Amino acid sequence: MRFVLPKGRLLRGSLEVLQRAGIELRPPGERRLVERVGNHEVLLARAFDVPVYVEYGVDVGITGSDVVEERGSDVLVPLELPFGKCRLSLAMPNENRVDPEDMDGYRVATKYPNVTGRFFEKLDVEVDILRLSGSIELAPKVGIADAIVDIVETGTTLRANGLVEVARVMDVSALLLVNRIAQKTKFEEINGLVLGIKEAIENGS
Ligand SMILES: Nc1ncnc2c1ncn2[C@@H]1O[C@H](COP(=O)(O)OP(=O)(O)OP(=O)(O)O)[C@@H](O)[C@H]1O
Ligand SMILES: O=P(O)(O)OC[C@H]1O[C@H](OP(=O)(O)OP(=O)(O)O)[C@H](O)[C@@H]1O
Repeated sequence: MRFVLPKGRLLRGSLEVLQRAGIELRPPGERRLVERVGNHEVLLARAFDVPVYVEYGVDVGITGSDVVEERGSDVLVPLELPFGKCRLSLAMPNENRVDPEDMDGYRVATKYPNVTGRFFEKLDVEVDILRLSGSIELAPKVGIADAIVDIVETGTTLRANGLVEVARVMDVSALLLVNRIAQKTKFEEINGLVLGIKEAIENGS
């Protein structure tokens, strides 16, 4: 099987969960992005690109549910994995805090324009979405946005930048992704993998 794993903070949890299910993978070293391990091949990609690789042919991938929601990829998601837990939240400076329903005309900075757009559409609130790639908390601090939608784990980054959480947009967890065609052509291998991971999670092994 070919696996595409996220190369950042989700890599260690991804390797661990696969190992607990009996699949011993070794990430490529020395700047290489592909490694063959026995019958398997491991590819390393950015978390945001993992769903694209799986949709276009890599058998199995792991990334965050935030990424899958944002990219809207056509992949199967047979399992939620027990790591990468955090949330996507709407936050703003404490002194200008308002309810999301009262944010008409506000500018919201985010790395998640699609998820953010859907969140405000449901509330029937029109906001201007400013797409950034990282350090999102900077935008309200320097006055180029009124609020942000970003990942919150411990809340340290929000607090350090004078922001408060106003609403939870979604809970986030790592997910196992499977290519639709591989699910049919490699049915036994994929099912074995999904069952193996499920058992490992349930047994806490
Ligand atoms: N505290 C956290 N901050 C950010 N992402 C987290 C956190 N905890 C879990 N995650 C998950 O990890 C994913 C991001 O991983 P990582 O930080 O490696 O990617 P990234 O910031 O998109 O990387 P880069 O832009 O450097 O490639 C998120 O999409 C989310 O699913
Ligand atoms: O609630 P906390 O525990 O503080 O974690 C959340 C922060 O961590 C992530 O940033 P990261 O370090 O990945 O940098 P980035 O903002 O440039 O993506 C995320 O984007 C938040 O900024």
